[in-house]
Amino acid sequence: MSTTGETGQPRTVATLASTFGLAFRDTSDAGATTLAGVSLDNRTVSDGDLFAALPGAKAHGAAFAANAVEAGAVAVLTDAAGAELIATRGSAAPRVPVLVADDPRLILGDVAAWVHHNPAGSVRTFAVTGTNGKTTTTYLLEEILAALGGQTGLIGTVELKVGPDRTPARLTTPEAPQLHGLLSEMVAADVDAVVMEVSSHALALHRVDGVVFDVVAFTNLTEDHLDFHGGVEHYFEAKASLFTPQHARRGVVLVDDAWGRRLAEQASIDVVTVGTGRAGQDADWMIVINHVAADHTDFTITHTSGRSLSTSVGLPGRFNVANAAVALVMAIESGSTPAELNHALPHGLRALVPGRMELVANRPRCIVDFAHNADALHLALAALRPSTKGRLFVVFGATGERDRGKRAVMGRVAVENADVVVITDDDPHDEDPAAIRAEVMAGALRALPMAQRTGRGVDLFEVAPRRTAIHRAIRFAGPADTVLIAGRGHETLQEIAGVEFHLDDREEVRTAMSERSPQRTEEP
Ligand SMILES: CC(=O)N[C@H]1[C@@H](OP(=O)(O)OP(=O)(O)OC[C@H]2O[C@@H](n3ccc(=O)[nH]c3=O)[C@H](O)[C@@H]2O)O[C@H](CO)[C@@H](O)[C@@H]1O[C@H](C)C(=O)N[C@@H](C)C(=O)N[C@H](CCC(=O)O)C(=O)O
Ligand SMILES: Nc1ncnc2c1ncn2[C@@H]1O[C@H](COP(=O)(O)OP(=O)(O)OP(=O)(O)O)[C@@H](O)[C@H]1O
Repeated sequence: MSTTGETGQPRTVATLASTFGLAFRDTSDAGATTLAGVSLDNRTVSDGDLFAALPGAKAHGAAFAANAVEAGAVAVLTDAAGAELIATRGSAAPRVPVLVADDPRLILGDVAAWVHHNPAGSVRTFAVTGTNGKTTTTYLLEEILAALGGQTGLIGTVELKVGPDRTPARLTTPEAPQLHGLLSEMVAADVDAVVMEVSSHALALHRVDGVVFDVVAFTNLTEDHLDFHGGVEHYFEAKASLFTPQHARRGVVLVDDAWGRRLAEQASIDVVTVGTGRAGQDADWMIVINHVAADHTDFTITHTSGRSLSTSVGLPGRFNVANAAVALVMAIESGSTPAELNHALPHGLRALVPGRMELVANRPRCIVDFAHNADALHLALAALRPSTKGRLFVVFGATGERDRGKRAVMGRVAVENADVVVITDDDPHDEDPAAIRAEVMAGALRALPMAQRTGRGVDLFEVAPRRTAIHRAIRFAGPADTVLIAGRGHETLQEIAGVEFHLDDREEVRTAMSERSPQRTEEP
């Protein structure tokens, strides 16, 4: 059903019910009330909102309907079980209309878009999905769109940006009510183009329903979040659902992995492919790296038609050239020419992506990155090796209560790719931090003899807490060394035994650098 485009109708409770064919039990004669917005949680309800009371893993939203009405909700959208729950409250039941749908989540995106007068139709919309690279690619695309002129918006893991205003994000992709509310704010703030990250959770949970993106992109897929999706095929299908007319007009697919190639074949929208030619795979746009410098990489993308664009990216690593190429091709797919892009970006792409290969200090070069699994740790270290004149340090830990299998592998990868390995804590959550470190250390120790046999001396340390590990590594490093602090990126809260502590790796690097004596080096 496409109900989002009817902009002329009043957004009252009664028209909502008739537009979406919802059973409508009006207990208060309030059908004529105009809806101001939609909220999924009583704690975020504003005056005039529709409260969407959905069943959850822990509770049914209908249990909070009375609180939502107290906070200003003028109607409730729920399922049969929710309506039942509300009715059993008798005289304590909220006295507002209760609209009942078979599965409210399936219509929530369209409902939120309708209430907000379909804001996605008034801005250019771009979305990026993939296991890794979403945040980075969205920042690079935002930089491109801003350079081309106009106000931009950004929605993703790190923050929500409406023009110049920024707020920290809670989810990678907000729930549909918040998403359409944000898009509506963006339209009011004269934002021309919005770039967002779309997680596989969001696609499976219909969070981006009601938006048909102008251009969507896929970066890559590695095994992750399989607990939620119940298998890699389901995980892939969730991501692939973005490349259908329900969600997008045009797609850009990085075909460096087999999942990308499969997606390009099965997508039911127009798709252009981007690739480095790895494993002999052709793509519509081929990426060639021309030169790797200490602070940027020069590269060219060439289309099969002969059109090409030569530019550079300031983030280290081949994977960031791929992210930059995807962002550039997304801009081209939305109508810009390579010549316009070259003109708008005379110094290439220089976006700072918070906590993603973020250069925080020099001499020693200190980089904070979000790599929190073995693959990403390997890629990040490999990216830094060519531009490291001295030794390559890595400070990292493994997250508690998540995928224990990856801990020893991360330890091995660190020893195989770094010269000084400092194992510390990440977010232990409710697990014993020392036990997590021991599992990482076991993998590191197993890899040590092989590293030594190949003539590489690797120094291996266990230091906790994390703050101390960062400070010691920086004190021990020489001016020509690189220190990679991996795993937490932009995050500022560390959870230990159920208690959250403020910890920002970038702040610690700056403090450690300010306390560092240039001559002194000591062991971590
Ligand atoms: C697995 C999952 O996605 N869970 C989402 C789900 O939670 P739930 O089913 O447990 O909800 P619940 O606590 O049982 O509550 C039921 C309903 O009552 C409402 N409620 C609940 C309590 C209350 O006091 N008042 C109230 O109104 C809730 O808003 C909810 O609508 O519904 C909630 C409300 O919409 C979401 O906030 C919540 O996301 C949680 C916070 C979450 O962490 N999700 C993660 C896994 C996620 O979505 N991550 C992806 C990125 C993954 C990645 O790539 O790393 C993302 O896009 O962020
Ligand atoms: N194209 C890529 N391929 C592989 N790894 C990448 C790529 N881009 C970034 N990475 C690595 O993955 C980490 C996370 O990158 P980024 O935040 O951009 O991805 P994401 O998809 O948004 O991940 P998340 O949802 O966990 O934030 C980076 O810190 C980097 O180490």
